[in-house]
Amino acid sequence: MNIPNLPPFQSHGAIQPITCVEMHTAGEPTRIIWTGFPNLTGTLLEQREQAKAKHDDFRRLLMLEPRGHYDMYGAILCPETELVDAGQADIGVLFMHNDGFSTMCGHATIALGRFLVDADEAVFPRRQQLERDRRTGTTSVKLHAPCGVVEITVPTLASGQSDPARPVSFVSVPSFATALSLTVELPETHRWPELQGRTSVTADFAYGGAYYCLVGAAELGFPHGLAAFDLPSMDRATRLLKDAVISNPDLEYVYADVETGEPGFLYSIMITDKSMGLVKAAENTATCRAQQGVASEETGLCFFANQQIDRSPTGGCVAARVALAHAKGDLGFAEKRMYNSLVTRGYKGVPGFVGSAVDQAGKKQSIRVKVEGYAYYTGYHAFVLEKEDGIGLDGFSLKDLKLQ
Ligand SMILES: O=C(O)[C@H]1NCC[C@@H]1O
Repeated sequence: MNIPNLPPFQSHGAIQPITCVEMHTAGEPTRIIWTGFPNLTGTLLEQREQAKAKHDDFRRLLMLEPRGHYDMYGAILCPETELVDAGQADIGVLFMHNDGFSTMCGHATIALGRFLVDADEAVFPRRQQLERDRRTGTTSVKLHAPCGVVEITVPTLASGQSDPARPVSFVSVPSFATALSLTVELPETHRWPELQGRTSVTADFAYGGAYYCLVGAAELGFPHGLAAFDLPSMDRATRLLKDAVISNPDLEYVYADVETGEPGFLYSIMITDKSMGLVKAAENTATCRAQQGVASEETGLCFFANQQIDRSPTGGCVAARVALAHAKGDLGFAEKRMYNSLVTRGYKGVPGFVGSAVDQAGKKQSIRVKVEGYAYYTGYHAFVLEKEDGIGLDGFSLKDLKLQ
């Protein structure tokens, strides 16, 4: 892929132009940093620590306003990591959002699959070594994410470029449920009006590269489900529920760090709704074509990081939801389920993600999950910072501004 000539302006301030390729996956943006992010060194997790400790201003500049927005998402390429050196991965990546750096991101993985197949060696040094299967017309990319290696399969044209007409798929890191139908007690300070006096909710917890709490819309107090979504009220309910979970030491086990067993990080609350059903085949939309071979459907609304809303069906959470359904005996191996977001239900030309259990993954009754979805390019950016700009090397969220 050739990035077009940069526009004729210069960065007179603290940064060189930062060039980015912009994509969306089911409506969720991925801002892929092409050049201009400070150099990171060491293992992938060391690079993530450096990014957090020394360059968080770059994350804020690229994710928040005025160059981004509250719900922006980004990916930083890390060409050298310990697993790339060991031949176990082709390239590394760090994911970033409105609140920091995450461990896994399915929608960005789908976008990166296409981007990495299309990129040149200057940005992806091992690009020429990717394995191409001429029979299936696909190219494989092993992506080293903070949660582990994710195997991506990218449909490829005879020219070698990615094929936007067929879905990208990835196989998750081992995914598993940590609690089924758990009663979460809500202290008085953590209740919301739609509960109508209830003092607890029942939720499931599962891991798909990051930890998710899964709770039905009706269980949260929204009996008409996601068809009647109410973002401010659902934001309040999920914020309070997340806080009730993470402030209860008895619940630390449901999101314990996968490596150390120490208290980990609960990334998101996913509101689920199983009542909406598949799109009718007679519509012949992209969504119903993607549904072929799919037996069931769920819709979800994901609040993650600092109450950021995912426009996509949340690929990492699809892995967690398939592992959960498998643990409940509700989804067998190779059975396909369609996972929709509000956007994929709203735009029937934008299919949801299809999830299926691939095989057993060893420890903790975990399984590997295949997630399929479509991503598209939306454009390029070259960001600059003028030295006169009072916001400087930073970014802001209007709703988090504090006035003195
Ligand atoms: O698809 C995913 O897994 C991601 N989308 C935004 C939040 C999650 O990281």
